[in-house]
Amino acid sequence: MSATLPSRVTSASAAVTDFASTASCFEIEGLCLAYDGKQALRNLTLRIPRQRVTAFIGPSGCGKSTLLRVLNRLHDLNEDVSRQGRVSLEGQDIHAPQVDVAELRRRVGMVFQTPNPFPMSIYDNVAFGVRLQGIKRKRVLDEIVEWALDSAALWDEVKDRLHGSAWALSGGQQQRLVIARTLAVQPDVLLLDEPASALDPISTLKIEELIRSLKSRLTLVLVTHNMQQAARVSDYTAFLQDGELVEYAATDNLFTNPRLRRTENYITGRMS
Ligand SMILES: Nc1ncnc2c1ncn2[C@@H]1O[C@H](COP(=O)(O)OP(=O)(O)OP(=O)(O)O)[C@@H](O)[C@H]1O
Repeated sequence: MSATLPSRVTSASAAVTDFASTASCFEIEGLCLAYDGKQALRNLTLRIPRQRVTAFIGPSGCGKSTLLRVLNRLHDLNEDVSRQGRVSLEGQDIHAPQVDVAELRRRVGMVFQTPNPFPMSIYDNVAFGVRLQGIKRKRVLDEIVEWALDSAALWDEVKDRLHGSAWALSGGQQQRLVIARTLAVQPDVLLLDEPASALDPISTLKIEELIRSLKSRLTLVLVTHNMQQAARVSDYTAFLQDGELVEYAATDNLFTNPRLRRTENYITGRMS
């Protein structure tokens, strides 16, 4: 695997990137995916830079969530899905037979649109995955729980109610708890599928601040319908349409100087 992205990368679908020299986290080559024979992703080739925020934008049904789900093999259990092409994480093919899928999903955590805390205490939610890894000592768990809640900008709000129900938290707090639960098992990548779309504006801002703060230690990939959000938080943006990668560029460039008319039409609202 090359350690740096070339200054321009073209894909079969004419996508162009203008990355500076940046190490890759994921490399996706010739990725096609179909649900029951119906094509959802068409020959996608792109790299996702390490320790940056990459946003996927595009009209409803263009394949954003499908692409995100490929990255931690969430389609594995769907027998209707057929896939071709290669996806590598830090140079390793994630679909290779020797890959431990549970370990892949620890390394590549995922947060969904609707917060989904488990029906247990705040503490037990965050400790859940850590306990599954065999860590049982209370002192160690206490440290990890505090670290993860602090990393998710939630510690100060919950430190006096750690053993209260997670379901008693607000929607925005629940989403940050889910992020803390994901961070507790020390992932390398956080996949975020419209993480703020069910939240109020203040909770949304907190999630956006959190995304920006996490990129110093993680690679983040964000699916969003909200172009302002993509512009606020992401370093790179990929625009998809009908399962194709239309344009992929540094976010500032894509929004201020799109290369293609299709991209311009979408970001200026001439196409929904
Ligand atoms: N589990 C599934 N079974 C069959 N078809 C699916 C499934 N999930 C997605 N699709 C189809 O694949 C295409 C891409 O869907 P996907 O959810 O990835 O798009 P999206 O860009 O994330 O859309 P949205 O912005 O509305 O969430 C759509 O045509 C969708 O109907």
